[in-house]
Amino acid sequence: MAPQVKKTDVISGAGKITAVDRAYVTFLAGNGDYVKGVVGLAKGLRKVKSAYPLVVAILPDVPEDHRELLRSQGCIVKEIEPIYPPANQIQFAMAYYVINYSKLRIWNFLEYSKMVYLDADIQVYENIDHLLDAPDGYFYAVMDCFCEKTWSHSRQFSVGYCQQCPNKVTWPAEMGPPPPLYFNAGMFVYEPNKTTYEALLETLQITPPTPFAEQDFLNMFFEKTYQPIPLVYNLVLAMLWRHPENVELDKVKVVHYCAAGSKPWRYTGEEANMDREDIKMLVKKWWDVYDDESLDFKPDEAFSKPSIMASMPEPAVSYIPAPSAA
Ligand SMILES: O=c1ccn([C@@H]2O[C@H](COP(=O)(O)OP(=O)(O)O)[C@@H](O)[C@H]2O)c(=O)[nH]1
Ligand SMILES: OC[C@H]1O[C@H](O[C@@H]2[C@@H](O)[C@H](O)[C@@H](O)[C@H](O)[C@@H]2O)[C@H](O)[C@@H](O)[C@H]1O
Ligand SMILES: [Mn+2]
Repeated sequence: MAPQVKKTDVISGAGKITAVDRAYVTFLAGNGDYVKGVVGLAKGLRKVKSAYPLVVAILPDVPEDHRELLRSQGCIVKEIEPIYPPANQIQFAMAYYVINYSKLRIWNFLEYSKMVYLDADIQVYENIDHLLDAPDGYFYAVMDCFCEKTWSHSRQFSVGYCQQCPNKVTWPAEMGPPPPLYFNAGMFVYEPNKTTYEALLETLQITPPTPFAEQDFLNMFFEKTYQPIPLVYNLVLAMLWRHPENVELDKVKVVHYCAAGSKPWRYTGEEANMDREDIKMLVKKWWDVYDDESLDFKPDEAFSKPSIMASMPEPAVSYIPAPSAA
């Protein structure tokens, strides 16, 4: 019997042991144009020389040609089964949000110890691999903003309160304690785990759906372990006009094209705020990566050492000799 090979460890650029069981992960549903977002993300992560692969959790309705396109860009394509919330009459903030509950399947990617989830409408412009070195046991994500009309259903919106400027309109005492810190679920650092996965699915089935679908659900589920991380890791575009005082655009590492009309592959510039110079610059920045053929995946490079490994000693591979067949 061949000797069993232990999972190889690599020495990260920081000289630390970096398990290879880490990756970025995104989610793709349907046969529409979000696939362009995933291709852009794959190329963006290559441009910033990330040491980790991009896994794409796809629903069964993603067509084979899109799957092939993603494989040709070096993505690891994993089909997942949809997850539906309990029967409901809820009015989701966007009707299609109902498909986003399927994101929860990524907690069952047990071949990975730690992952960074990124929406397909996100682009990474600076290396964020260090987020995978964050201490285990927490859910890391960036705080959201409650000021867009997508929040018009909420108590926050009704009183003009936003966690991004808690002193501007203080939370009315008669409404009890202010809501707990709330994250945008377009980007987060998490640990796949069977027990957590099963608890998520069990809890979901007894939790009435709410307008922001899985984002609300994840905020409720991880309330006690949520650790806010700086906005540079997930610039929700509305922050540019809602809380410009909180944004230093030249320091932003990750841009989330979630504002209405800001998806680069659908951009017309006609929706509210879409004619802003900073929006036009960010949309062009996205297209510059997407159109850059030098960033296309080259299979022969797949077996060369990624940049941070090039200058490192051979990975320590220890063999566990199999018991003698004799
Ligand atoms: O038709 C769709 C809608 C959504 N998504 C995925 O679900 C994520 C969340 O949806 P979206 O980003 O549109 O929500 P937003 O952040 O804009 O509220 C997307 O980024 C995609 O990864 C998808 O693949 N196909
Ligand atoms: O299914 C619910 C979605 O809710 C979130 O999007 C919203 C939220 O951020 C609002 O605060 C904004 O006002 C809005 O523009 C934005 O689209 C996540 O980005 C997305 O991944 C997904 O979880
Ligand atoms: Mn998004």
